[in-house]
Amino acid sequence: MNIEIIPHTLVGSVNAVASKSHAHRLLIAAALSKRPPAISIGTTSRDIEATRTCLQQLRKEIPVLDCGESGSTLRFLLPVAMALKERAVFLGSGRLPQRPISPLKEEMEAHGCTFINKHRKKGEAREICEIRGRLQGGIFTLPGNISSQYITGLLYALPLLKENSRIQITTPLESRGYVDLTLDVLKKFRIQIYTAEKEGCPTYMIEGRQQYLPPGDMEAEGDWSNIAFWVIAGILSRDSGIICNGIDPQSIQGDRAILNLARRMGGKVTEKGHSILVMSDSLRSTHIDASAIPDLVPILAVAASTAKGVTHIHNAHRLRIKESDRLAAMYDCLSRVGANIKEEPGGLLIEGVPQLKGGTVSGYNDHRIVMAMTVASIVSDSPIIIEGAEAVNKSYPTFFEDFEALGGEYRVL
Ligand SMILES: O=C(O)C1=C[C@@H](OP(=O)(O)O)[C@@H](O)[C@H](O)C1
Ligand SMILES: C=C(OP(=O)(O)O)C(=O)O
Repeated sequence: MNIEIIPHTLVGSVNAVASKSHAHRLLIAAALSKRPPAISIGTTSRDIEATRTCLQQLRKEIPVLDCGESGSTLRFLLPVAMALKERAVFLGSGRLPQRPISPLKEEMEAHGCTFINKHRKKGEAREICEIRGRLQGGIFTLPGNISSQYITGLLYALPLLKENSRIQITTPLESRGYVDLTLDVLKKFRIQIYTAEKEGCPTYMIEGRQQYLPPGDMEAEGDWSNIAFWVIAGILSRDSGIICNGIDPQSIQGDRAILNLARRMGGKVTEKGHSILVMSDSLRSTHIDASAIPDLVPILAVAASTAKGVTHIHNAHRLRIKESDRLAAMYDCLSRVGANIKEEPGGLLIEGVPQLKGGTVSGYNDHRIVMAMTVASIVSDSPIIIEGAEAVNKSYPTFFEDFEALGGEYRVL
């Protein structure tokens, strides 16, 4: 679906959708419980549904887990499936079969699993791997600078094994907020993990033979990663203001960092309970270390494109291994609509211009690129055409409904 976004400032209020990171974690923990609690997820998305369907497959003798385009589903369930089964097949589509799993694969191979890569096409999906052999506990070593999702997967799987285990992170841990979210959910399900830390590299100690014991029925939190698009829409809309409801300022989600970043860029942010009001007079540049907040980079790059001064986004190498190469994608999209942007190996350098010019961009089959470029229309003097806007379904199928409710205007071409 190609769409034309007609420039408008936005105003009004919007409710946060369910956090897919939290939803994945609750669904997996519930499925591993003897008496699974009910998990309520206000609004779902393609990735959340991928996890749900894969968990149903885990009831079969040889499960076939179609992870769709969800990196989290794949990397979380690889070790979980092999803690429970002798054999499993993993499928994926879009860019997922190319996204890295080798550090996790090598550790699983060292602990009883054999990977067979056939790369066969299965309808729309492609086989990523077939795995044979039960996962065994022991010492796992992983780098901290590729994906935290490997660690989350092991933290879920290892308590189920007979043996005790340890996960040693060999380089400073990036995306740490996501591991903290995992530990928080596991604690609520009474799984005990002990953490020690040296120079930014944690070690997790995990006893085997643990049981997932749910605290009762649970609800997925509002999503800070996706509300971030409306926070920046609010600051780009200047004094109109957007109210974002249903997000917890005390949440463990690392992307709640968007509020302080918005403030640093000149945003006026008022918090009241689980609501925030966002507006601004004028925007200024800032320096952004993206190592803990990779998913915020596309929308922060949009904010920077009309902020006074030069914004440097650094420590963002891992953006190249997401649903798209997000550094190349944001460089391409923002330069096409008139931003002054340079791409670096691990970051972006953006000098604010007074206004963007509009133009046609690819959505790179990446939800966060489509949503970021939609918000960029607020500061554009001509329409922005986005190709492949349906990519929003990955995490936020109602994104364009909310955009319209805030006064946004678009036309399907
Ligand atoms: O654990 C999670 O829920 C996620 C972890 C992050 O990935 P990395 O750990 O690969 O950075 C993030 O980008 C992704 O959207 C969700
Ligand atoms: C990178 C993302 O998700 P995943 O890794 O789960 O595909 C994302 O939602 O931006």
